[in-house]
Amino acid sequence: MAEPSSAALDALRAQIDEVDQEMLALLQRRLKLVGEVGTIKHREGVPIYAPKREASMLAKRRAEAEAMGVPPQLIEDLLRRIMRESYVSEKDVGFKRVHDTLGPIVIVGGGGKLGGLFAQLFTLSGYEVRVLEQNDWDRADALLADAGMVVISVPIDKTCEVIERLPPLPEECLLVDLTSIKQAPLAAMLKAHPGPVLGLHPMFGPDVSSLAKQVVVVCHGRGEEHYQWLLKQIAIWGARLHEAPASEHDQAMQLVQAMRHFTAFVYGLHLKREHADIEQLLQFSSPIYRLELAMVGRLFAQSPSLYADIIFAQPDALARARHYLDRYQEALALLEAGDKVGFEALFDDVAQWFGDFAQQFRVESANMLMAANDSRSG
Ligand SMILES: O=C(O)C(=O)C[C@]1(C(=O)O)C=C[C@@H](O)C=C1
Repeated sequence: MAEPSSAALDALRAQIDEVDQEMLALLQRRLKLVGEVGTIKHREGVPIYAPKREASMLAKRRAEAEAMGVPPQLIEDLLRRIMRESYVSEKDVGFKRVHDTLGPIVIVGGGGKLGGLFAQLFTLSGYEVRVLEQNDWDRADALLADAGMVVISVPIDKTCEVIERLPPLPEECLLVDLTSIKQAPLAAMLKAHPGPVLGLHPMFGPDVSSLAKQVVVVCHGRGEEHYQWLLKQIAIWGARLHEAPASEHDQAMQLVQAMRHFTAFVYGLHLKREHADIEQLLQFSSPIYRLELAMVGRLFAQSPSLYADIIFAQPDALARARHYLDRYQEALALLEAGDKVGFEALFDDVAQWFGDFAQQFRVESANMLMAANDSRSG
């Protein structure tokens, strides 16, 4: 059905078109300036993400917007979206190479998605990158002979095996892994190589458009002075580094990864067994349920072995999953008993425990829901 229109509406819409075109021209001008910033950052080795500059710029624009009667959140939303574009354009210019004399970087598993992303970032930073894949082991000695750094980026259950399989590396060579558990790979690397060793866990998937604002967990191994350059390089790519002991990291991952993915898996399984009609759920879904479906559904668009690997890699996650079942049963018992008062008391107890975070998450999720709604059409 055609949308209603009138001469008065058409006249105003024509003016709106003009304003939007002016905005386009301004965006074009801004993107060009950002391109120039990218060139300077590339030359001088300045990180693509500048949080202090962003915060002061956003504060000024918000104040100016308020004075002009424009909602401050509007300009903040627009600028944040525009800056996402800046990160990509600055990334494509390339990055300063921090370590001038490093030998070739060999990425074991560099043909995979995450390994490929790191291969791209190192290449954009001017390093020579070689990939060692499953079928290349007969050439491993030649590929690794003059390596300045070896990066292990293979499935979790293969990581230790691959580390043990490495031929002796040059003494000064830095050995790094990108696995999402840290204790076992770090121990295996320290055992296999007497030189510098570092454990990293990029807390993002390979589909990110840039590393701006992404977190990389750093678990120190050996010879910190030999890998400071790498930490600086990653910061130039825009990521935030979070240092933690491997044990603390693995403990946190039981909830952040293993339990998160496991509960999403069970919910997906439940939908299937209940013969849920996804089309129909989408028609009826509230914004938050849409987000829930997206969160669960995206799991099943990816490889089963990736998730099995993450969930099964941590034996302690089993205990967590059992505890979860206990809590489900505890809450279910209240439901079965029709004990609304008991339910509310328990709810309150958890709310107290969340404290100020509950409000913070409410605000954060409201923004996400608005963004999710904006991206809908039809
Ligand atoms: O000012 C910079 O350093 C930029 O790179 C430009 C810009 C922007 O688009 O305004 C982009 C990224 C930074 O985090 C801050 C600001």
